[in-house]
Amino acid sequence: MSALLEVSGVSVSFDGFRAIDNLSFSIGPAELRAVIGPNGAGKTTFMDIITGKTRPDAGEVLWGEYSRSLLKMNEAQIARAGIGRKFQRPTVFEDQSVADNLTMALRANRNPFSVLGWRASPSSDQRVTELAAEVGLAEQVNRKAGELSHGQKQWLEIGMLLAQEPRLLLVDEPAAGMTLAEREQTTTLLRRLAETHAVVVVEHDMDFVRRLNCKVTVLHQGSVLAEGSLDHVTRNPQVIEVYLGR
Ligand SMILES: Nc1ncnc2c1ncn2[C@@H]1O[C@H](COP(=O)(O)OP(=O)(O)OP(=O)(O)O)[C@@H](O)[C@H]1O
Repeated sequence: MSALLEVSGVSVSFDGFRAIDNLSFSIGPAELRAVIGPNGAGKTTFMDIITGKTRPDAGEVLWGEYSRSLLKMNEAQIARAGIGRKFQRPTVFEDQSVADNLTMALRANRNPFSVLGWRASPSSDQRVTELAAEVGLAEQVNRKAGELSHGQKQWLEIGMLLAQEPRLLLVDEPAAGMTLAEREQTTTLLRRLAETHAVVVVEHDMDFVRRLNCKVTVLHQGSVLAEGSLDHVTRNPQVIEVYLGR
């Protein structure tokens, strides 16, 4: 299967410091990938490059069947092309219901010129119900987001991301602050999403990564240090030295 996202030989320096160093990475259209690595390895900068927040000094980032260069697009164009990012801290509207949060996310997905005249329609209500069910919040649709548990807020935010119909989801440390039960449900959710989306999960929690049961990319000093199954990368002496043996 050909790649959905192909990053080749990308480098970026900040004031002479190479945060990303000749990094190559690719992911298929229905694939789950964990990205791990020590603090400062370049994980956030890597995602910033994909989403257009940071411009690399060298390399190429190609997207989709027609291998369009993401480097020629701005952040909004990249988001519209189908790349969604979820940051670690949930940013849901606490005073609004789950349904209202999802409705707002659907609305944000519309053509900016149609937003002003936008009204919730039966089809958008239907989509809100589907999205809530998809992220395990069917029973919570009428509750205020502020009343949800931390894990439920994270799922709501994933639902809001899905409202934008992304093909690639970048998810930053989803397990942080979650209970064990929430982590298990999050694993199930991410694995299910990866049946129809590309999903990149940046995560420090190795138990969580093990549960994801997917290919793992280890970053170190802005490059790929190792790639493969978790068992494969955790046996790598360099990975043990720079990351696991800390
Ligand atoms: N805008 C910037 N200006 C200068 N240096 C930066 C900038 N952004 C990142 N860096 C540096 O680049 C390196 C990679 O940072 P990055 O945040 O991508 O790592 P990370 O793997 O996400 O780390 P963590 O796990 O701690 O979040 C770090 O040394 C960081 O200090």
